[in-house]
Amino acid sequence: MSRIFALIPAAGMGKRMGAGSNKQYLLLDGMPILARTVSVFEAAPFIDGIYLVSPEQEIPFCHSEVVDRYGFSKVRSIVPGGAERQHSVCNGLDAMAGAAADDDLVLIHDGVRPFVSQQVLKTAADAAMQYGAAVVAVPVKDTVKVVRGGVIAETPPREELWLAQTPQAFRYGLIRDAHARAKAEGFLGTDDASLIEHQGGEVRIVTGVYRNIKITTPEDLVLAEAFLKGKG
Ligand SMILES: Nc1ccn([C@@H]2O[C@H](COP(=O)(O)OP(=O)(O)OP(=O)(O)O)[C@@H](O)[C@H]2O)c(=O)n1
Ligand SMILES: C[C@](O)(CO)[C@H](O)COP(=O)(O)O
Repeated sequence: MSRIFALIPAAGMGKRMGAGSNKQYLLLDGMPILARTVSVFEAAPFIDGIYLVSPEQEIPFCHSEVVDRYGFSKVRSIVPGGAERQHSVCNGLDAMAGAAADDDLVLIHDGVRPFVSQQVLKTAADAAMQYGAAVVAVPVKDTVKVVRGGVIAETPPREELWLAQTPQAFRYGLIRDAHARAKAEGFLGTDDASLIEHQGGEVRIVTGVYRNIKITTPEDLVLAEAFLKGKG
């Protein structure tokens, strides 16, 4: 029976948020964004363990203000991050090596997507169990233009365009090897699925929800507060 782990990269600097402190610790209705995200995985009965990735100097803070403060018993380790998201995820996968078998699943999820639901976690895990690699995504709502030199070069057919979110779920051995190969070849992607695509592998899309936003810029905080009020 495969076990299911969560790997949550939270080692970014939040430059686009411009908050002067790391955005993963900004409070949403009194609770840090990262703690909200971890709480969804902690509550999922099928998640066996959680690995967090944090800037090295913030690991003690992450321990006290997230893991201990909210009593997250499934967190197994807080791993130091790297310069890019891909490096942070790679460090997390390396740290799991002693615990995860090749056939186990890992759900990789941005620490700053706190509105992911139990249903979405389950859908992603089920798809990865069946196909080996699955990404949660939503269809684009707008018309997308490819622009070169300030001029529209192309208008791709909208029905082919999806916005990749997280979780992105994989067999542990598959994504570990894809990260190792990307590192060896100097390939840098903005998500984990692109590393499988880069080596010619197939990744399934599962339909997510628009509400699963990545908190990136100040407008996203307004949206996040509105989601929380709506819930209340
Ligand atoms: N070196 C990095 C960069 C990003 N992340 C994490 O990857 C997720 C998605 O990244 P993003 O929203 O781009 O966060 P930042 O890199 O912090 O944002 P920015 O690019 O604005 O600095 C976040 O949970 C972030 O903490 C990470 O673990 N390590
Ligand atoms: C993984 C991701 O959240 C999928 O949308 C995204 O690619 C992260 O990108 P960023 O460059 O770290 O914002």
